[in-house]
This record gives sequence, structure tokens and C-alpha cells, in this order.
Amino acid sequence: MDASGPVRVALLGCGVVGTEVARLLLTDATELAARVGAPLELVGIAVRDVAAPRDPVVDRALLTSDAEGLVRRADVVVEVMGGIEPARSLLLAAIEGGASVVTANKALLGQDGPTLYAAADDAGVDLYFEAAVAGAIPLVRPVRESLAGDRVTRVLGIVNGTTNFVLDRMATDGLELDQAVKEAQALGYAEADPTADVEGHDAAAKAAILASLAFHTRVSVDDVHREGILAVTAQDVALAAETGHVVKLLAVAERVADGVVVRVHPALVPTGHPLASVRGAFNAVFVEAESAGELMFYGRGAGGAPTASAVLGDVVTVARHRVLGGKGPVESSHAALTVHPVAEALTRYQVQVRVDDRPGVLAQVASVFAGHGVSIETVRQARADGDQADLLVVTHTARDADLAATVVDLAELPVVRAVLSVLRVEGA
Ligand SMILES: NC(=O)c1ccc[n+]([C@@H]2O[C@H](COP(=O)([O-])OP(=O)(O)OC[C@H]3O[C@@H](n4cnc5c(N)ncnc54)[C@H](O)[C@@H]3O)[C@@H](O)[C@H]2O)c1
Ligand SMILES: N[C@@H](CCO)C(=O)O
Ligand code: NA
Repeated sequence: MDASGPVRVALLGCGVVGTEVARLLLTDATELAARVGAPLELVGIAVRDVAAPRDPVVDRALLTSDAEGLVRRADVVVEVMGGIEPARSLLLAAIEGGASVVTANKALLGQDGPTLYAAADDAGVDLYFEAAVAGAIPLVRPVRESLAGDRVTRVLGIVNGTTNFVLDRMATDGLELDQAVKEAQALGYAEADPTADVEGHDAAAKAAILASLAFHTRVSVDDVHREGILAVTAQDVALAAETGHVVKLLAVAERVADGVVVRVHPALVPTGHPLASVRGAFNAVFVEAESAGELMFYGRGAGGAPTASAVLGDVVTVARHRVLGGKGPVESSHAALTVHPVAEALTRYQVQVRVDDRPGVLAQVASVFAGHGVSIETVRQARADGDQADLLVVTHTARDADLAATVVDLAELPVVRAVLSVLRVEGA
């Protein structure tokens, strides 16, 4: 790129997000040029199959199956193909060749972000990834830049649109999980392989990225405790409603005494909490910082056009840097906090157990909790069929390890016929 020339943009991938990125680059070219200070020239779109049917907005003359060659012709490389390889090698080649890069690929950043951050730092180029976490919602930049002078203590939120959509459809329309996942796929929310959504891998990758930024500490997806939504039953959803809760897949990253814990799991959220009203594929994230207090970020967390908005925001920013000089922030991992296992998390459980309905049973159950130092907040008893009763126990905050050990011992208690469900309670 010469000083007055266009900024050459290469697009890698032309699926749900890529098509919308191409649309914005092609249809808003004049306005984008004014914002950047130079035209953004889309020089090519790398695809797997150049002959495949495409949205008419995609200029077929731009399509190429030679992604490596395309990367060499660009000042800014936008990666929206997903997956680990060849995305990783292509981004590294782009960076080493002096291009700035924008990616929506949380799976790659969650697994191997530090390699890319280090390469971008060495090459003196930008690596931006707003679309990788919570789609359209400005979240990466506020955490990385706006809160750079504060100390974040907790990040808590809904960061996967597909699972939120699925749980919402189960709760409000009684849909089965599979049927709701198919709808999420049709709407462009789900990953190419939707098990990444329902098993919590996508949310775990986002939690790792957010935790790294929030705590200035390297957190990989392997450090994140992960439970997806496959074990959430219609009965859990119905019971949650009865007790004034909704089931949400939450990502939680928080400071504990001398480190951090990062976890993704379904949890009960009281209906009065703002996270409970997050419907469909929307995302919402609370960030708590020492001076700022509580901040809430809300918006569309998935879908082609919303995600493309975040991608374009990054493209404009990195292109401006190329036109005007300067560069965005680099990875900050100076705090190097210990990432503890979920056992060290402080949380609350709701446990539903089916027990013999006879004198002394409640006391035996309560003693198991007490034996692990877990304090009970409420107990509700409902008559089940025959000579059995269902107890619903909600605890006060305790160490996750103590809560988990309590559940193991409960299952072994002779008066307990079955542990029917165990869910963490957050946001109360
Ligand atoms: N869809 C969303 O709501 C959303 C939101 C945020 C982030 N993302 C991320 O954006 C990326 C793209 O997601 P998507 O929903 O557009 O996926 P998609 O499956 O619709 O599109 C990916 C496209 O890349 C192409 N591709 C894959 N490997 C390729 C290769 N080697 N060479 C050329 N083309 C290749 C595929 O053929 C496909 O057309 C992923 O990293 C995803 O995690 C998606
Ligand atoms: N599959 C992801 C896309 C957005 O990152 C989701 O459902 O949230
Ligand atoms: Na975002």
C-alpha cells in the first residue's frame, strides 16, 4: 500500500459471516473510505469451491481457491473461515508478511491465541478480534482498552447465542433440544459443527479470551471448566420456572484469593436478574471492576450481519492505523495469575433429591451438607409418588469442591433414592 493508495483487504471464507462482510465492504465502500481515510479494496475472497452458489452480492470475479496467494496480496486479512487449520497458518503467514489481521475465530484464539499475539507483536501489526466474543457487542475492546486502567474482578454472562436460543425455546415453547438446534442452524447462529455450541466449547473459548484480557493472564480453553447443555432436561427447565428461575448457559471468570477460576456451565438465574430476560440468540455480559463497578453489555451475539458489524469495526480500525500510522494494543499477560480448577470456585447449588418419606430423613440429608461445611439456605419438600418425597435444597455460597463432595455423599445415603438434578445458582 502506498500512502495515498487503497488498503487492500483479503477475505478468507465466505459463509454466514463472510457473505455479510463482503456485502458491507462492497455496498458501503464510499462511506468506509471516508471513515478510514483511504478506499478499502476487496482484492479477493478465498473459498473452498469457487463454483458453489453464492449470494448475488458476492462478485464471483473475486473468488479464489488460492488462500495462500491471496494473503500475499493484502494489507488487511480478514479470517472468517473458522477451525484451527488452515486458519492458523494463513493468519501467521499474513502477519509474517506484514499484513494486519482481523478474525472472528474464537476456537483458534481460545486454543492458541498466544502464538498469534506474539507473532503480531513481533511483526508490529494489528490483530483484532471483536467478533470472536459476543458477536456484535463491543466487549473485547472495552475490556482490553476502556478498562485498561481498572482492575476487573469478575466477568459473568451469556456468550453463546445458539444455546441461549435453545434453552429459551425449551422454556417458552417446550421444544426438544434437537429441534431448537436445527432452528439455530437455519438462522446462522450455530457453529459449522453445532456440538461446539451445545457442548460448551464455543462458550469456553470465549470465556478463555475474555479472562485473558480481563485478568492480564494467559488463559487457554483447556483451563476452562466446561459443561454444555446436553444434560439439561425439560424437567430442569420446568422446575426452574416453578422456583422463579431460568436455566442459562453461563460463562464465569472471576478472581479468587490468589488467582482466577474460569467456568462454563448451565446455571439457574433468578427471573428478576437481567440475565434471565436475555432471549433468543442475544448475549449479555456483566463485567465487574474495582473502580467502575458493574457494567453490562448486551446485544446480538450471533448471526451473519451482527457479527459482520464487529468485523467491519475492526477492519476500519486496523486500516486507519495503516493509513495514519500507529497500532492497537498488544497482548497483556503481565499479571500471570494462577488459573485454579473449578473446585476453588465459590458458588451455590440447587440439589433435587428423591428420598424416603419418613421421620428423620431431612435431618440425615441436612447432616451431609453440614459434614462438608455447606450451609443450607432453603429446603422445600414435595410429596412424590408412594412413600417417597422430593427435596429441593438450595445452599449458601460454598467451595465448589465441597458442594460436589456433598452431592456424591448424598447419592450414597441409604434414604436417598436418587439425586434428580444438580444445578449451580448464579446471579442471586
Ligand atoms: N455465525 C456466527 O454467528 C458467528 C459469530 C461470531 C463468530 N463466528 C465465527 O466466524 C467464523 C465463520 O463462521 P460462519 O458462521 O460464517 O461459518 P460458515 O461455516 O458459515 O462459513 C465458513 C466458510 O469458510 C469456508 N472455509 C472453511 N475452510 C476453508 C478453507 N480452507 N478455504 C476456503 N474457505 C474455507 C467454508 O466453506 C464456509 O463457507 C467462525 O470462526 C465462527 O466461529 C461466527
Ligand atoms: N455459534 C456462536 C456464534 C457466535 O459466536 C453462538 O451461537 O454464539
Ligand atoms: Na464482540
